[in-house]
Amino acid sequence: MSTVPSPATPTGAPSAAPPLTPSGTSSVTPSVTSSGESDAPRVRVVRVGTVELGAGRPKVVVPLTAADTAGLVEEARAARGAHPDLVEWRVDHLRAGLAPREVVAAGRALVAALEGLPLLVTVRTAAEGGAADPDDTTWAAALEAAVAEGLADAVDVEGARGADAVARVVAAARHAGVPVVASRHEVRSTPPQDVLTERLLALGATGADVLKIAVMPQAPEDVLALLGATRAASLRTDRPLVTMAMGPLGVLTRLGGGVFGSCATFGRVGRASAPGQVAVAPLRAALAVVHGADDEGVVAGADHAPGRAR
Ligand SMILES: O=C1C[C@@](O)(C(=O)O)C[C@@H](O)[C@@H]1O
Repeated sequence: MSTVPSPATPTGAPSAAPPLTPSGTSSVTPSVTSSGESDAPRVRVVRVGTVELGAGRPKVVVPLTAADTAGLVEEARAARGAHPDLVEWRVDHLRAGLAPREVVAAGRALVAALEGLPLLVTVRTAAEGGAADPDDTTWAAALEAAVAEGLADAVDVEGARGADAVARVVAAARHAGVPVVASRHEVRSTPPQDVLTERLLALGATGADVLKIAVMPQAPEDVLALLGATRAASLRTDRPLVTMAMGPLGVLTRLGGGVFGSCATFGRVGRASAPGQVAVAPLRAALAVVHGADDEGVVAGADHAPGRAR
């Protein structure tokens, strides 16, 4: 792989990132002004399995929400057929519960069925829109088990969990060399842009490699706040960001969030894991319109679209 791309490097170009450091991160210049000058910190690219977050066009993540092992294996097969970049396992949907033994048993079968597709492991709690309501110890133990067992290529850590539980999972991930995605979900509303920007950046205090925030917009202005916060945060951190507004109003953030600095977008194969997720095929088509097709290396309007190169 080459070293730091020039500001003119198109978002759609594959393999635009420099070599990764042993910790799995590297830097690319994420953003250019219309005059061609960089105006943002260099993004620390994060490797999740074979995928680089923070380099090239936004990556497509397909969530799996089956309640048992057979269903997960079935969903994994369907997901593979849609060729996403990553798969997310929403462990909170597991009917057998979050005991490490159950998580590891289902996770092993899932990983085998994924045949190398990188896996983000998430236990989304009820307070953040998830299907389970574990205490912090149970939540952390489930994630620790998945990481220690080598099932996760990345792990989602909710920044709002207790500090001890968060630290436990982050330490386990560090020990295993697995990147951490710190997340926060505003499931009922959307805070003002400045508040959102600070909340997104505050997730960095967990030590996470990637910072993620989702909001529930009630008006078009909320969608603008989410996109504005994404851009503002991208100018202040070197961490790759993942942001989205949920529900019908937020769909355009899933299609065009990359322009503002979001490095991944969740698309569904079958069941959605959150409101507003678009099916993978039209999502890919939209990303190709916004960022250029994977193999084209062309970015529409690259010369007047700051943030496009993230
Ligand atoms: O954090 C997220 C984002 C998400 O909530 C969405 O809105 O697409 C979907 C969840 O599965 C994932 O964990």
